[in-house]
Amino acid sequence: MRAAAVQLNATDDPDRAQATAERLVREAAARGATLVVLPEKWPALGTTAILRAAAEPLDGPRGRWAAALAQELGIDLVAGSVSEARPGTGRLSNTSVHYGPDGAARATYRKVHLFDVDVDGHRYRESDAEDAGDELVLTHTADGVGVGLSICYDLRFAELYRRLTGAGARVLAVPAAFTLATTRDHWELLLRARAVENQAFVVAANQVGEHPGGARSGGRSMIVDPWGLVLAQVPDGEGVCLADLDLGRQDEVRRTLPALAHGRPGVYAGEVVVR
Ligand SMILES: NC(=O)CC(=O)C(=O)O
Repeated sequence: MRAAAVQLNATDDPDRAQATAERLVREAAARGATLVVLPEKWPALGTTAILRAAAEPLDGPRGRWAAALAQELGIDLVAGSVSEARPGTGRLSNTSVHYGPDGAARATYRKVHLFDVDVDGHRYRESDAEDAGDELVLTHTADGVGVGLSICYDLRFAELYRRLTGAGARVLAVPAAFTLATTRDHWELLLRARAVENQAFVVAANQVGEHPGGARSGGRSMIVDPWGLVLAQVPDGEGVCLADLDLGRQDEVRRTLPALAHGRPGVYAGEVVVR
C-alpha cells in the first residue's frame, strides 16, 4: 500500500487551495498512492473571520469536491480537515472526513484537543469559534487497513493514539497546521514517538508558510514507519511525499518487539502510590 502526505499553504482563498490540493492529490495518485492525506484546514487558514467565511457543511462544495476526486482516482482520501459549519449553532468544528474510492464518506472525526496556546509570537484560540469533538474514530481503507484519525494538536496526547491502536489502527493519519516554532522543535520527535510506541505507520500532512493574520506553519510533512524511521519527507514549500507501507514489516516489528502485547492497562488504570 502506497501512502502520500500533501503539504500546502492555505490562505483566505479556498479556490486557490483547492487547485493546489487537486494538483498534488492527482500527482500522488499518478505515482501510485492509494491513501492520501491532506493538511488540517486545507481550504483556508488564518484569522477566525477567514475560518468562518470559508466554513461549509460537510456536503458543501469542498466535501463534494473531495468525494468526487476520491472516486475519480479510486483512492482513500483523508481530506485533512475543514472548518465545518454547524447550522443553527453559529459554531464550527475542525473536521476530518475519510472518503473511500467509491466517493462515500466513510468516517468523520472532529478534533478533540483545541489549540488554545500562545506560541511563536502568535495567540491561537481555536475555542473562540470551534467546539471540540468528543469521539475517537478508527476508519478502514477499501483494502481493510485500519487508519486512526487525528488532527494536529492531538499529536501531543499519546493516550488518543494508544486507544486507536488498541482498536486496530495500523496507520495513524495526522493532518496538521503545526506552528513554525513547534514544527522545528517538536513535530518530528512527536511523530516518531507515536510511530514507535504504537508500532504504526504515521502519515503526517502539514501546512507550510505564512497565513493571513500572521500565523506560520512549519511544513516537514512526512511518513514514518513502525520502527520510527522517516520514510519520506516533503522539502520546504508546497508538495507531496510518498512511501510504501509494508504491512508485513509492521507485523514483524509487532511480533519481535511485542511491547503492545506487554502493556498492562489494568495497572495503569489503578491508583498511583504517592509517598
Ligand atoms: N496547531 C495545532 O493545532 C498544534 C500545534 O501547532 C502544536 O501542537 O504545536
